[in-house]
Amino acid sequence: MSVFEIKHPLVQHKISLMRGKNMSTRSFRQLAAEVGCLLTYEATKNLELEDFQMEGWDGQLTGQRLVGKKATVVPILRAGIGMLDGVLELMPSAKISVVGLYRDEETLEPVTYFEKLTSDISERMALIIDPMLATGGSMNKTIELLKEAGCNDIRALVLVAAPEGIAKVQEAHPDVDIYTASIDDHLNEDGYIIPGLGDAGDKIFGTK
Ligand SMILES: O=P(O)(O)OC[C@H]1O[C@H](OP(=O)(O)OP(=O)(O)O)[C@H](O)[C@@H]1O
Ligand SMILES: O=c1cc[nH]c(=O)[nH]1
Ligand SMILES: [Mg+2]
Repeated sequence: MSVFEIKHPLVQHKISLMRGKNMSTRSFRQLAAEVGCLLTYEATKNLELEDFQMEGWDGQLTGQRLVGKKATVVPILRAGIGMLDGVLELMPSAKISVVGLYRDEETLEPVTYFEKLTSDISERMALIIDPMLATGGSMNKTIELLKEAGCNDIRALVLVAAPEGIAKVQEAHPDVDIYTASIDDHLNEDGYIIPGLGDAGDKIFGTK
């Protein structure tokens, strides 16, 4: 498995803005979608293409089109919804498979409360989206649910990742690649990523 920390200047500029203390809900939400879009661009870089003959404005030409597996986007509720519009900008036809999880504030263990996956998920590449990879519990649980449903091409897109969470996913699921705008420093005693973004769900939904 590989971890890709996207160093593109636009990504670094936008993720730094998101770290600001006084971000409005509107700006945070917009940036989450924009960085989600840029991570999608990176995570789909190796999709397979085939040549095909087509009629152009000046006659026949050889075009290229995507072949192979189609995609399903998997937002982890709630915060993953904040990246969804940005991902769909690039993949407007993708099916959406929703996983609802929250992290128990005491134990930091994931609690599943919703799961609705596309029926043909075993034939699709899954792009899991969640702004935060902290302890890795929520991501690992989601990957388990997808694998149990037969999915075997899984990529994780997170705005910010903690080294602890990356290690946990790598250990349990070495086949899953992670794309992130930033590998941050560490987790604090409450399981928050430092420097991180704060509580991404609350910032996207304006609930705090
Ligand atoms: O790596 P972990 O330690 O599992 O933590 C990361 C999870 O925590 C946050 O969700 P949260 O539980 O706050 O729920 P929310 O999206 O509904 O706000 C975040 O969006 C991830 O899903
Ligand atoms: O730093 C963190 C960790 C978990 N969930 C968040 O929203 N932020
Ligand atoms: Mg969550």
